[in-house]
Amino acid sequence: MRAVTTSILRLDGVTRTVELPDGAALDILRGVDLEVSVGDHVSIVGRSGSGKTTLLNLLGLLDKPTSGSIYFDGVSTDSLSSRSRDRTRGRHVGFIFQQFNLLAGRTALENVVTPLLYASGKQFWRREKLALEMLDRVGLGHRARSMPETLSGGEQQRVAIARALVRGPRLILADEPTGALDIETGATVMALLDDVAEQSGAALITITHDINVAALARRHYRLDRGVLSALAELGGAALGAAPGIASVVSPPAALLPSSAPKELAR
Ligand SMILES: Nc1ncnc2c1ncn2[C@@H]1O[C@H](COP(=O)(O)OP(=O)(O)OP(=O)(O)O)[C@@H](O)[C@H]1O
Repeated sequence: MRAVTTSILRLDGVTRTVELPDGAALDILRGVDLEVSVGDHVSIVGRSGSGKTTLLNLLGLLDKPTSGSIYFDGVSTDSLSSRSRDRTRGRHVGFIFQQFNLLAGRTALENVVTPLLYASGKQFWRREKLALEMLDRVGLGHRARSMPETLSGGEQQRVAIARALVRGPRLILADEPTGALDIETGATVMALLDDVAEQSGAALITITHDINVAALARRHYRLDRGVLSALAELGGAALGAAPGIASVVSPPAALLPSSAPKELAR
């Protein structure tokens, strides 16, 4: 029987090691511990090459750790078949990427419907209604019949958010979600994502090199050469003021989620 828990994802001592062509071992992730629960919003900041993509692939059950364990909804994924992992991912994990990855030549509505084509029962039969409701929630109900190429970058990312959330995932993984947007649009899109994820009771993990984006999360982590550590506060110094990581610039206070720590709004 499944344990009663609010924990959605837990990583215990996770490592990821690859063998290089010369036979040497490269430790990309080392002893990663992380737990995210219902309604959590966690940021992971790291410079280029720190292991962010490798970690994202593990969080999204796309890869398996070399050692350590990953629990999803309190259940170990270590011995799941690749089919079960695919099913868990398809049903419970939503992805949002920098480049939106919308299907060209399909309307916004058709894009949001796509994940529901793999659903069953009510979710499948009511797919168009559910997709329209989701587009409404991101403020784009009136653009349901629009093609992605006729939408602005911010609107395209809102369609991608609707698509990621339409099946009601337990976990949302956002990989540089504002990387292709200007600062103001990025902040608006992040605030929306945070809001919609929280209303859905999903956990949100935002992986980014941008402190402004990370500032919208409620808990913060830094990934440095494969080691993940919790940050007591978010700032350039805490991040080692790495190249490509801006020193602290807080997002506009109006865009912070109501539950964001006050000091981030300064
Ligand atoms: N299969 C692999 N074989 C060899 N080296 C690898 C492999 N996968 C990742 N690496 C190396 O591990 C390190 C971390 O890679 P990863 O792609 O996770 O970094 P990242 O933080 O996502 O970087 P970026 O922000 O530049 O995309 C890099 O130095 C990369 O070259």
